[in-house]
Amino acid sequence: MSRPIILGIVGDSAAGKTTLTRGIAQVLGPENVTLICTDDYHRYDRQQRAEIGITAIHPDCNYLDIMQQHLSLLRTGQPILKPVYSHKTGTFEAPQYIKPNKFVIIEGLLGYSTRAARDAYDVKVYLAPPESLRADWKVKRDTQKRGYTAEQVLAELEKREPDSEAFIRPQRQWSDIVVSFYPANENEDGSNGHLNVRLVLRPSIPHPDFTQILDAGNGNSQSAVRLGLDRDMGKPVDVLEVDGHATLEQVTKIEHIMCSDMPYLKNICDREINPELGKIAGTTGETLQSYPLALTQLIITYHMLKATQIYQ
Ligand SMILES: Nc1ncnc2c1ncn2[C@@H]1O[C@H](COP(=O)(O)OP(=O)(O)O)[C@@H](O)[C@H]1O
Ligand SMILES: O=C(COP(=O)(O)O)[C@H](O)[C@H](O)COP(=O)(O)O
Repeated sequence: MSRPIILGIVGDSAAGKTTLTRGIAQVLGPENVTLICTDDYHRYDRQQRAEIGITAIHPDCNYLDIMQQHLSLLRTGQPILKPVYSHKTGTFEAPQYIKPNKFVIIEGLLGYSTRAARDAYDVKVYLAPPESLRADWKVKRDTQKRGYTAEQVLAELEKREPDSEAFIRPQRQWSDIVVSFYPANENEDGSNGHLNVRLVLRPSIPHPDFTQILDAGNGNSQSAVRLGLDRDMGKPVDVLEVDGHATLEQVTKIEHIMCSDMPYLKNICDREINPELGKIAGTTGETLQSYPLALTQLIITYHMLKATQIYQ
């Protein structure tokens, strides 16, 4: 059976969805990827939300039924007429006719909130940075790119907190991979490219065999690359942690575990061919490079390519 492979990237506002998605899309080849942001399924524009007093992250503020219908259509390779919400103006624009490419990446706030929507994905990722880091990212981005003041962003975050708790964070349980970038020490503000990453790998999809990391003598609590067992929302999981100061040699070792298992990934592992991996658009126009981000993007790409072996 040939059909598009669907990746979900879900998380709260400014959790890093766009940043994570960019590198994956680049590696899969922009011509092979259809990118969809579920913000387009907002029911109300910016002014209406303010008048009604509803937050953008409340399910009632989104046409989740239509989002779900569109996901099912895309999964079977059919086109959709997608609404368009502009973050620049806070209003809706003319809808877009979209035919799915080989890979479809759906990023947004409430992508896993209904059972039928969840069933549409091949790989489900949930982004969960510490809330203080997310607030920092959101203030920087929304003041620089979306025309808000810092006070407005902080007030909005406070207003949204009950909805984040009720509707966004529970979606973590449905993901195959939980991605959390975090500063090595609490005083760091996350504006540099040296954040660590903690990847929760649920047994809901078969992950590469990272136990070789342990065999190679890495993986202990002192190492910049650590593999362990834990529980997440009560369920047993593997946890892979990569520090921002991990060396190229350590990172390459993990890449090889994946690349030896997947011929197509061999090209991707070549950094010179894929400079987009691990790139972060800093909020003041600079570009940063992060090994933990590059590895996270590579693991997700690995799963997308595995899925093509089954369905394409
Ligand atoms: N892994 C990361 N490391 C450092 N900064 C990041 C990372 N991910 C996101 N950011 C910062 O946070 C901001 C918000 O991220 P973005 O990807 O736009 O979030 P979302 O799409 O979830 O709203 C970005 O402008 C970027 O500066
Ligand atoms: O929470 C988000 C999602 O965006 P993201 O996940 O990219 O942060 C936005 O605030 C709403 O979509 C409304 O948009 P706006 O605030 O521009 O009206």
